[in-house]
Amino acid sequence: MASSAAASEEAVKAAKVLMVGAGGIGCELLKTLALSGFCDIHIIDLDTIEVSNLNRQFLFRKCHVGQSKAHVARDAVLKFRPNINITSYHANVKDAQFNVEFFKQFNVVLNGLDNLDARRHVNRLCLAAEVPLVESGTTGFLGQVTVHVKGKTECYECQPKPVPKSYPVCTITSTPSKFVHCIVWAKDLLFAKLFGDKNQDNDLNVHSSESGASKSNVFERSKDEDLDQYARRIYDHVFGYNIELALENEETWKNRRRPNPVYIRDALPEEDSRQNGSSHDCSNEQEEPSAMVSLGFRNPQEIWNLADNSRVLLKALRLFFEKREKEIGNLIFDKDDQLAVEFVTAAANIRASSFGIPLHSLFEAKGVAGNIVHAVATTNAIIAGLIVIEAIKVLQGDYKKYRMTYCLEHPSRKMLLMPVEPFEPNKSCYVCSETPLLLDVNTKTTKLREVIDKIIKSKLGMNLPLVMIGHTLVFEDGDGLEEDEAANYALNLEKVLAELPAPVINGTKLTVEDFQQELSCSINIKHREEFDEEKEPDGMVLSGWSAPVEKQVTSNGGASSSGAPDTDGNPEDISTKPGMKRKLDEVLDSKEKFDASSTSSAQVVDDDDDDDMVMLDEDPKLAKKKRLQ
Ligand SMILES: Nc1ncnc2c1ncn2[C@@H]1O[C@H](COP(=O)(O)OP(=O)(O)OP(=O)(O)O)[C@@H](O)[C@H]1O
Ligand SMILES: [Zn+2]
Repeated sequence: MASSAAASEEAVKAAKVLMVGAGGIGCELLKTLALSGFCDIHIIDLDTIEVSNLNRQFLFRKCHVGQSKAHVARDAVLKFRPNINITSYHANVKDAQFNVEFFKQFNVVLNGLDNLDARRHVNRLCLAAEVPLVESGTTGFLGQVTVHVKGKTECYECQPKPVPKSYPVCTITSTPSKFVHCIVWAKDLLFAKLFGDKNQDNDLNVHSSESGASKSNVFERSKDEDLDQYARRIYDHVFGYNIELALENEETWKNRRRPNPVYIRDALPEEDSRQNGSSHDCSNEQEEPSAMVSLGFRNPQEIWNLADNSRVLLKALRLFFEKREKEIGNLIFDKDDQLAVEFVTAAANIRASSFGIPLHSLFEAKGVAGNIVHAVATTNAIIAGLIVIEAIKVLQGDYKKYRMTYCLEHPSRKMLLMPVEPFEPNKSCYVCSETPLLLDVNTKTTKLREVIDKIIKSKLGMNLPLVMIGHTLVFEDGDGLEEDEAANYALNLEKVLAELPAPVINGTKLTVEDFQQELSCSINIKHREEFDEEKEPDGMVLSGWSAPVEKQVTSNGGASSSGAPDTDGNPEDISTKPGMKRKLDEVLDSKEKFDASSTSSAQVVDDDDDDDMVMLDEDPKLAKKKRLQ
């Protein structure tokens, strides 16, 4: 034991580690690394500190708001460990400076990221640089730590990843039955229509109103219209008139509860809604405009009634035009934009009330709209501890003891932390094995640009792709291209596949590469003329890759294509992970295996007699820590 402890201490002291992300997990991790004896830590984070980070990212204080997370985290830890080396980079991990050579200098890379895109990028660089990766994520009480070592375990991309759930358009536009449907409508349709890009396609059920306004300009404010008139017209149009129209279609409501049209005169019968719009009370120009504050609503956890939601909606709309007019036309819903959250909460609640759906507080609505599962600081701390445990095993080359560990919300078989043996690499993973992909596409009508955007960048996650057909280079991205080369590639982008300098037809093999990620893969082309518009909206189908699995509540599909939910991480849902269920069941069902796997995991950190697994007793009064034997 003593020698193993010494060996682990040596490995820790000698290690050079890279941490990516200095947010919820990252702050905990940096502190735990420093306190565990790590002396050479590099840390990358692109972001600056926000007030909303302070409740759990404890290396940061109010005075740090606006400063670089990476630099402030470094300085905070150096205060209590002044003799170690911490190098901080306020930068995007996808920047060219963090190339394969950069990654090669580290013994292990530790991720504390919050998005799929960056995680995939780091996975690829770790594979190319042959550096082990310890990956992590948390969502509320759930969390996970996984280990990825080239050739020994699966890579981060061997298994499908969860992406936000999407909803059928008609549920959102016509027949909502849950609050989330109203939120999606308010955020992705109404908010986008009023304040976003006017040219975007938007399925908001827009019917011309009595005024005879044409379909496209119902939402435009006419020159002679004052703000109050405008706000009330929009209100009556979307919550009153459009619902009346929808009710005319008897078929829709045969087996459904009929919605009630809501007009402003009914929602606010007592007052003249014109006065309601006055915003003299929001006089402090320094402060972020807030409809809630202007109206004297203080508690975000309170559920407003229909009248109050109507007041908030009118006020928020007015404040956008009065205080933020320049942004109108370019706004995209952001969960950290207070006024946007107020508008969306109120609009969703008015719609919910019309459809007989229970109303929600701003706090709850913000959670649904931003796909937020509120972060739990202790989960981040547990996960950071587990990352360090796995990092130490990795440094000691102890790969038989590596564990994927899942932090559960409720103890399962008395266990809150569930260790699972890692999987072997997935032989058909296009990232870590050389398995070719297959693309069904109409080569006579599909342009190279579409294949690059929809498949190579969006699905395969390449940053700066290069496309070759046989030995002919047809496209390359990035700086440093000669002018004529760039012009040539730009021309190719607009050509259909069959008309490229090296024609792409049935049976052609494309080679696509990303030099920065050192990733290369082959795509075999299969020509197909017909595609199902509903099921195959891209007009092409890629097979041989792990398509993401829909998970969690959010937007109406296409809208948030970035991938993972925006939380401290995206723990995989272990119940939807093919193969994982089997492994977990094995762990759960076989006592021997259960004990063996836990014990082996315990040995590594057992040196100083600390418990490494927490078990809960059935009787909470007797709850105490127990070591697994
Ligand atoms: N491409 C990237 N390069 C570098 N750092 C990144 C990249 N993508 C995300 N990060 C960082 O990863 C961290 C993730 O932390 P966390 O999930 O706690 O998010 P947050 O932005 O701090 O909090 P929240 O999203 O809940 O407000 C963030 O600090 C973020 O800046
Ligand atoms: Zn893989």
